[in-house]
Parts: sequence; C-alpha cells; structure tokens
Amino acid sequence: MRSPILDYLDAIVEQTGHIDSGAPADYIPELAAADPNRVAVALCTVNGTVYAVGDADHEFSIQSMSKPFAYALAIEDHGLDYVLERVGVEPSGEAFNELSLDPETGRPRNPMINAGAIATHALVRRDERPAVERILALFSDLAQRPVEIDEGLAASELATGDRNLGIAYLLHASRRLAGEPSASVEGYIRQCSANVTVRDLALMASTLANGGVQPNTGRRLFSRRTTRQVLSVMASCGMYDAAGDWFTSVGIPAKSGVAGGIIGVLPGQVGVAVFSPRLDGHGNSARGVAMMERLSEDMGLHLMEAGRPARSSLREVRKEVLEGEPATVYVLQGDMVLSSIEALVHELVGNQPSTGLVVFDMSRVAEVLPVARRTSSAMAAKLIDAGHRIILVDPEETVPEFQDSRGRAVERWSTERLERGLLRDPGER
Ligand SMILES: NC(=O)CC[C@H](N)C(=O)O
Repeated sequence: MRSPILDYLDAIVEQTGHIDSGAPADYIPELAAADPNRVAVALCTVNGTVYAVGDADHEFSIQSMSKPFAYALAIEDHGLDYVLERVGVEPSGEAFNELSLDPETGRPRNPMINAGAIATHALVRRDERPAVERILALFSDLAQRPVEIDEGLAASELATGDRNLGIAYLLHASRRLAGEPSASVEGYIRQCSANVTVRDLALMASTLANGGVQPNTGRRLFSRRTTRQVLSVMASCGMYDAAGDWFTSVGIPAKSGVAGGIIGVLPGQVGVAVFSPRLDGHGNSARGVAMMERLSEDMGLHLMEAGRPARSSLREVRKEVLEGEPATVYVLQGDMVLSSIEALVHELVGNQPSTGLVVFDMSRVAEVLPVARRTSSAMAAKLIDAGHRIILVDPEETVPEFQDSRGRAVERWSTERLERGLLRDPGER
C-alpha cells in the first residue's frame, strides 16, 4: 500500500506545476544546461523515515546548501568562540556573492554568504587529506551513501570563478582567510559541487532536526550546541536578502543553493528538501519557495506558531469485538500534526489492520492540522479500497465533515455507541 504522505507530496508538486518563472543559474555554464522542468520533494522525520516524490533520485549539486554543514564542521573543529571571531552571524541584506566584509569588524558578515563560506571552508581542519575530503565524508555520513563531486561542474565553476577569487583576496588582504586564496576557493567550489538528491538532502536536514544525530545510524555528527548555532544562522541568513520574507512566510531555518535545491528544518520533527532549477531574483528556487510555503502552511511548520505539545498521537491499538464484528480500534490523542499523522499512517501501512472493521477513536484529539486531514482522508480511501469499513468516533468534531479522498462519507459513531459496543462483548476481548 502506498503511503498517503507520498500522495500528499505528489499533490504539492502538482499544485505548484504552473510556476515557471525564473531561470536556472547561468553564471556557472554547466548549471545553465540543467533541465528546468525537473522537480522533486522529500521529507525525513526524526525517526529516519524518508518520503520522496518526483525526480527524487536525480542528482544535482548541493551548492550553498553545503554551507551550514561546513560551518558545523568548523565549529566542531575549533569551538564556537574561535569561529565567531572569524565569521559573524549578522544577516547581510546583500546578495550571496557580494564582495564585502563588515566594515566594523572586518569579518565576513555570516557563513551563509560566499565571503563567510569561503572563510569557513578554510577553517575546516585538514588532517592528512584536504578539507573538502572531510566535508565529503561528512556529507556521506549524513546521507548514508557515498557522496561524490561532479568534477565537470567544479571545473566549469572554477573557470568562471573570478568573483569568488575576488572575495578570497579581499579576505586575505584583511587577514581573514586561514588558507591561500586560490586553494581556498578551489576547495570551496568543490564542496559546492558535491552531487546529492532530495532524498540525501532530507536525511541531511533531518540530522539537524534531530539535534545532530543521524536518525538511522544513530551517530552523533554534531553536538546539540553546534546544531543550534547552525540552525539559528540558517534562520537569519539562509535565504540571503530574502531572509525576512522567508522567515515570516515559511518560518523555518533553511538554506538554498543555486542549482535549485532548498532544505528546511523543523527542529524536533522533520527535515524537508525541494528541488526545481528555475531561480528567482534572490537566487532561490522559485517553485521551491512555493512548495516550501505550502508545506509550511499545511504542516504547521512555522516556528513562531504557538507551540504544540509533542507527544505520541497513537495512544493504543486494541482488538475488540464490536456489535458482533471483530474490530481494530486505534485510540488517538493530542494534536494531529505532521509527526503524529506520520506515526499513524506508518503503523497502518506497515501493519495493515487484520479486521474488516476499523475504528478511529478521536475523543482525545484536540486539533487536526490540514496535512493530517488530507493525509487521513487519503489513508481512509486506501483502507476502504482494501475492503475495510471505517468508523470515526469524533465527539469534539475535530473533523466535522470527514470523507475519504474520493468523496465517500465515512461512518460516524457516538462515544456512547462505541462504549456500549465495548461493554457488550467484554469476554471476547
Ligand atoms: N548560492 C549558491 O548556491 C552559491 C554557490 C556557488 N558555488 C557560488 O559560490 O557562487
């Protein structure tokens, strides 16, 4: 049975299909050749389950989405104070490739713009191997597969990398670069040329959502403090001169890359990644921003939304006999947010109820977000198609007009009818 979370992600792709403004980046010749119609979305919960749709296995270069991870590595190498003395954390309000340093401190303003990212790259410790090798090894640990550099792309960017060289020489002249300018730029550009998929990126983002621990391998890759620092800087500086617009509308720490990817992180819940090569005037994926806005709205991702208690939504699963018919009763509780609906459908998809009759007892549910409603009506359709009879017990009317995604009405019982049913057949439980 296909998960309704995937159907939901498909719908996001479909609903944003009309957005064809902008163009792939062309200052890097190889990027200009990208197929502008490719599109993909993925999310990965802090439990490590990845959901990906569209061109989910298409590889593209990570570009600036590498910056938060290189920053994390530099902090792990030297400690936060050392790095803060060399790279600031103030939003620049300027384009990502602006040739400028903070006039007061002489530092690059933040690690998400190129000046700060080149300085950060040069800070990453090289053991016996170049810094970029350590960064690639980190990407591979995050994505759980060997991540490699697109050498053709790196060569293409190096050949046209005058602006980044200019930035590196400016840093060098102000004694703000820990390495030699051309080598630092070469390393930085190779870091940006690592090839990833949205699936990889969702896993990478989910490690940040999970406080620095890769959710599937259980390996701690960054300390909690480092992770918090990285996410804070992504929140204020990750979308360059569109950071304010982004944070008010989408409301989660994020980072975009000029190949068309965007990652977003909801701490404690989920990492998301989208891909579409056409960029807006800020250098962020135009359709990617629209997809993220929808995801944020539907899933209630915005961090400034009043907090919801994070507890498991599936209180228990019981086998009962109701009105003479064997039934599986799912007792739900709390708010149905993304993480809770995911836990429920994960259970239903992986462990399909063995009885024809399936009851969802929602008497302890307080609120149902749009994503949960959508996903559950899609889930209901799948269960009905598979021959189940579904009953909703929803005394608070958290979903007043619930039907499955094909428009079929779902039967409702009162709490009394459910309780009567439970009392009548105690011996058969
Ligand atoms: N915004 C980006 O993704 C920029 C990365 C690119 N490699 C550059 O330095 O120009």
